[in-house]
Amino acid sequence: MAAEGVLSFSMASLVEDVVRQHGGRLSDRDLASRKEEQAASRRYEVAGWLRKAVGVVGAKDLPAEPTEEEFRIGLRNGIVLCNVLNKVQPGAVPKVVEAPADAAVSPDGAALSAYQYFENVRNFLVAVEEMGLPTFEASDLNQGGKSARVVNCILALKSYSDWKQSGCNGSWKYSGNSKPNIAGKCFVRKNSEPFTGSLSRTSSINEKSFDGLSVETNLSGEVSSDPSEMNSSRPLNALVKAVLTDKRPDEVPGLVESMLIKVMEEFEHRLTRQNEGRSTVKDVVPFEDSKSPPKSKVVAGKTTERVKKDIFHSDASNDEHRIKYSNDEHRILKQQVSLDQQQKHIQELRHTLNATKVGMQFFQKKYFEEFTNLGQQIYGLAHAASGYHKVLEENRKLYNQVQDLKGSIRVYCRVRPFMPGQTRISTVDHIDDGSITIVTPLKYGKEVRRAFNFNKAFGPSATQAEVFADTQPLIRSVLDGYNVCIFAYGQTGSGKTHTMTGPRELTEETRGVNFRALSDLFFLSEQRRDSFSYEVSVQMIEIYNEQVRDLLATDGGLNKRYPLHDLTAFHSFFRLFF
Ligand SMILES: Nc1ncnc2c1ncn2[C@@H]1O[C@H](COP(=O)(O)OP(=O)(O)OP(=O)(O)O)[C@@H](O)[C@H]1O
Repeated sequence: MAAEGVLSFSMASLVEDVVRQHGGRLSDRDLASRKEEQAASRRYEVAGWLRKAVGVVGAKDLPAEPTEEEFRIGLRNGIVLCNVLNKVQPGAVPKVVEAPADAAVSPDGAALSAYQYFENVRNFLVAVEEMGLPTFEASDLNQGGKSARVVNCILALKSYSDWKQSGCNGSWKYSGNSKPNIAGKCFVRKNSEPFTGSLSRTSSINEKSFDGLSVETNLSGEVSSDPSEMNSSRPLNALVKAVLTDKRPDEVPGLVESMLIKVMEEFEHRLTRQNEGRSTVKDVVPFEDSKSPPKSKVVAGKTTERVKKDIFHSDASNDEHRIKYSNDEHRILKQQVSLDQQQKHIQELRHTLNATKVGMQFFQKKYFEEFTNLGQQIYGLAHAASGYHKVLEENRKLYNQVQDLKGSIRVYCRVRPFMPGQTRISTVDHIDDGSITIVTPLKYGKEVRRAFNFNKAFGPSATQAEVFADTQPLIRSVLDGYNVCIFAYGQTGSGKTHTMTGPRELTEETRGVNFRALSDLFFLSEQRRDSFSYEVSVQMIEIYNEQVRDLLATDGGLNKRYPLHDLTAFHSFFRLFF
């Protein structure tokens, strides 16, 4: 859009107008041919010197007597110029861009070559300017450019070289037909300058150096030197006319092309600056809009490519400019990569967080359900436990009622076997389950049989376990809170001790009632330990010949005697256990 505004005037009509105005001057052809001869002579001198300086191979594209076109083509890549300058002033151009094989013969015009080799030419011109030599415009090496200024510059360089080779005698002063040097003018264009300013300054250089193209000079009153007027298309129009006013028709196309090249250069320059501004804004956007990193990346990528392209092609760029953009680009890419990684990590963390939340909700729900179930089960268990205690109590009552029904006092009879050496004459006639029949000795020649009933009668072959089986239910009654007394009664040697305790050599099978009863007592109390707590104590005494002795006394009171009136309930041959 900017280009359309700047180039809104009709270049064709302008050229025609200028040609028409200056038609009258075309008659002075002799003067023109003389000028051309002089220019050719100077050009040949320059070509010869350059060929000698860089060698025939180095200057292969520069004939010894070149035409103006050949001269321009031979030098437009700046390689010969830089190499010659480096020979005269070593290190003046640190880096010379070498030409690709096909670049020097590019047939499509100078504009493309100017871009390709602009760096060489620019560096050459900067160095020459720093040396105080007359310079020329880069566009002078393009088609339609002013080769005369190039010739002038190189002749000045030649003069300088000669002065150095002569040992630097005296102060060097170039006295060719050059115009005064443009000292004080900085060739490198400042990027901040507006287009019209740039064009104005360029014209000023032309005016002071060569052909009077200045807009600062009052040319027939059509061109204003007022900078403010240069901003409109009308003064621009006038400027173009002024530039072309005193030019020969055959020079006009070249000049117009040269001007167009400048316009294009400025246009490129402005585009570069605009893109630079855009890239700065777009590069900032991704950091602010964290929700759309992929889109920002593409935008940044495009911008980067464009900046690259602009930097490469911009005629106003220099090394500093390029390094700055390169660094910026590198920094932006690094930040973009870092941002992408952070975005990715944030997405992963969000995903993990959501998954964890869902998991937590699931576990909370599960926990609540299980907690409710557990509560219900505990309630059921508590209810069952309460029922169990009721049932247990009921069972206890029923159990002991059964024991009562069996008889609160039970009497058992046990007949011991014969001892070794005893006469085997028994008075026991018959033993039934609950009775025993005794045959008394003959009295008056007549046998007497008498039967006795018991809860149970045990014969000589009855084992200890069989005898204890009928007593065992009473042990449980003890733990249910009932008082129980088991004792053995009989004459000496009838087997009381054997029944209640067991023989001298005790085994599992021969243990008597009291061992078995105590064993059951501890077993049942252990079974009920969760519901009841029991205390068990044992006392063992002997009553013999009206004497009561504590059989478990350990303090020497083995023969401790108890008052007899406390033991009236016991007979001397009873063994008391509970
Ligand atoms: N059922 C039995 N089987 C085998 N041997 C027995 C049996 N009963 C008793 N005896 C034996 O008979 C003997 C006398 O028994 P025991 O000492 O138990 O009688 P006791 O009634 O305790 O006598 P005391 O009143 O004099 O103490 C012992 O040698 C004992 O081993």
